[in-house]
Amino acid sequence: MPRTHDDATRLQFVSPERGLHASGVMARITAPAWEGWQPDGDFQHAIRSTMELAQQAGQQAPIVMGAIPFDTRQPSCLYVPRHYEWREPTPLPADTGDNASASLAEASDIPQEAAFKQAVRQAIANFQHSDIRKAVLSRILELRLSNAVNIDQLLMRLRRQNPGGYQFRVPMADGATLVGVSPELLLRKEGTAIRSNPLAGSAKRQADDEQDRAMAERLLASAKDHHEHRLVIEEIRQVLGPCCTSLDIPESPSLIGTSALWHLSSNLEGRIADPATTALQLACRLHPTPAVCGYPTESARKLIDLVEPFDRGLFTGMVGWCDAEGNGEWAVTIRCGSIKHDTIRLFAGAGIVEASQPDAEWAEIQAKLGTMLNAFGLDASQLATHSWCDRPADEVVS
Ligand SMILES: C=C(O[C@H]1C=CC=C(C(=O)O)[C@@H]1O)C(=O)O
Repeated sequence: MPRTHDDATRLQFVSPERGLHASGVMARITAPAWEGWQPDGDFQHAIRSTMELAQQAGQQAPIVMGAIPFDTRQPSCLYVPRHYEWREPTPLPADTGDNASASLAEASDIPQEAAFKQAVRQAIANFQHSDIRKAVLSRILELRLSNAVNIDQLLMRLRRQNPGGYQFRVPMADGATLVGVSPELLLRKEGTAIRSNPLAGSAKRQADDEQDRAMAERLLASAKDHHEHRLVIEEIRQVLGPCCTSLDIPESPSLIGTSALWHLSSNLEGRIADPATTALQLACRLHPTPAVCGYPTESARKLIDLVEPFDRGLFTGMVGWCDAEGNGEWAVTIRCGSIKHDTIRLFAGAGIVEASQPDAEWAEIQAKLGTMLNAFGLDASQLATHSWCDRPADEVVS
């Protein structure tokens, strides 16, 4: 791949097995991924025709990579890059601590702590009057730094925090860059083999080894977290089951750890019945899973619209790549942020079920924000924030 210094057209998606590094834009695809699993729908038509154009222009094996928003009625942020290459994972260089500390000028929460907790209570109250069993509520932390961000260094520090995760970098339509390291695989397809690794149910890592082990054991024994996790798995079973000749789902979840959190994790593997179905079609069929939206999906989505005072945009959408053969890998767009000049928007959410405690859910999203904050050399407890906008959340969704 030719070297380029044009950060605005650099894309990256690095999984534990291999890294896809791209630069230059041959084509952009903004068609919304609404009903993106339909082979004859507008979205798949846009993907196919752009790939064909790239082939006619001389690319032998074009790929599509980028991000799709949480709300698939919004424009996609996908690219057919001009150049790309696959790289084997390289050992991480030692952390010299260079430029690890960002200098913070301003921080704002959307919503603030009290409003978030009120939204959690409101969601739980909604559960009594509706069919909703789970809703994922989230928060944006907006930071202004007094020094510029080096995205390459940031990505390196993110990888250090979760070498088993999916690291990504995608240029956004507004000139910002989406950067993060997701621990959650929505869907991978290679030939007819598929894999999905949904996560739901979380606990903060502890500095002390014994306390950390106790925390992990508590998570593995938590009925509330198992319920939260089961809602995700059952939905995925319903969606993928009919598309597969085989689908192996573990009877119970296991633990997966990042440097900031423990999660309940299920590794699903299967064989797809129709080999022509692409990774992107399957990912669109799954999205949004109850790990980022809720259960049932449509009612949870309405509740989120009501109580979340911001537009998620690309957060909790999907990020990854797909080739012309239909192979591909899509991660859930979490543990991430958007970076534009000195302004950074970080995102974190938590699954709310009837047994959720507002204080614990706030602590959980603080811990989730820790992944990005640590990469900037910032500490959540040091941030004095103020609210930009709070909206009352007192209606009932049915
Ligand atoms: C929505 C997020 O996490 C999801 C993924 C893993 C565990 C989750 C949880 O325990 O609530 C969330 O469903 C986030 O990190 O912003």
